[in-house]
Amino acid sequence: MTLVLSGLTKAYGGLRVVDNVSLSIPSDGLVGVIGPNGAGKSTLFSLATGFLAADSGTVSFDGRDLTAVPATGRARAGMVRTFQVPREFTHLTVRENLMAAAPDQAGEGLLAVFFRPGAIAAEERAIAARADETLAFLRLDAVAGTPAGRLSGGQKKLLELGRALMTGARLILLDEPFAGVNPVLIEELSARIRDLAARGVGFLIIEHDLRALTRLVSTLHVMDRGRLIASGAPAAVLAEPAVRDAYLGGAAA
Ligand SMILES: Nc1ncnc2c1ncn2[C@@H]1O[C@H](COP(=O)(O)OP(=O)(O)OP(=O)(O)O)[C@@H](O)[C@H]1O
Repeated sequence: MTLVLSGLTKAYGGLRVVDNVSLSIPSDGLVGVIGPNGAGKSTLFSLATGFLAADSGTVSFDGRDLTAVPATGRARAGMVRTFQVPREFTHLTVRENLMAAAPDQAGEGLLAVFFRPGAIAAEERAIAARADETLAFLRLDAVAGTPAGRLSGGQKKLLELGRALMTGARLILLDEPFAGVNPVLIEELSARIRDLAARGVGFLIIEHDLRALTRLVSTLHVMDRGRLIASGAPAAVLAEPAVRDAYLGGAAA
């Protein structure tokens, strides 16, 4: 899994909210993106995953140029994002939410319902089995039958990760996974992310909780006013004067 973003730029009304950003995912697959509010982090994720079209720049994944490929195609290629506000189906149970996240199925075409009922049943069993594995892996089994809307903030973040895993994604872009999550669940979520990274799933993570993020990632990128102003090992990056200035400027603004 390799994501390479090259020269990505997006402007609104002449203001470049993402300005010539280039980065790639190293082989251990644990990368953080930080920056003051409004720095352009979420917009960068949308450009990478195809939710927004870039004005210029390229996105390649596993050596394939995806710049012109829409979000659904990029997800099919193995790259998905989560959002700051979880987008689960609140009335469906946790298990149903996981099953609904599985990618396009043979059974979705109407003709298949008539002509290939056996194939559909087999596929549904396979998806159910994957949902159960995912529930166990994320330690969500106890709430499998609970409507997702009734989960705690932290459990919703785990479910978001689960829904991303159900797509078969090999690179997951997490937008503020620790926001509103209690410290115990932050540890739980971090441990699951580490487990997945060890199995080859890559993560690009936007997070304001610097303490939790720097314990998790090996590489940190800092954005300020659309630009990448620092990249490297977390401790070294956080010690850079430009990074300190950006945060102080952001706090004062
Ligand atoms: N559709 C839009 N039209 C105009 N401006 C936009 C639009 N979307 C985002 N922006 C602006 O782009 C800038 C970057 O926003 P973005 O949400 O990417 O920042 P962020 O770093 O993710 O911020 P936060 O940490 O607060 O989530 C902000 O100034 C925002 O107001």
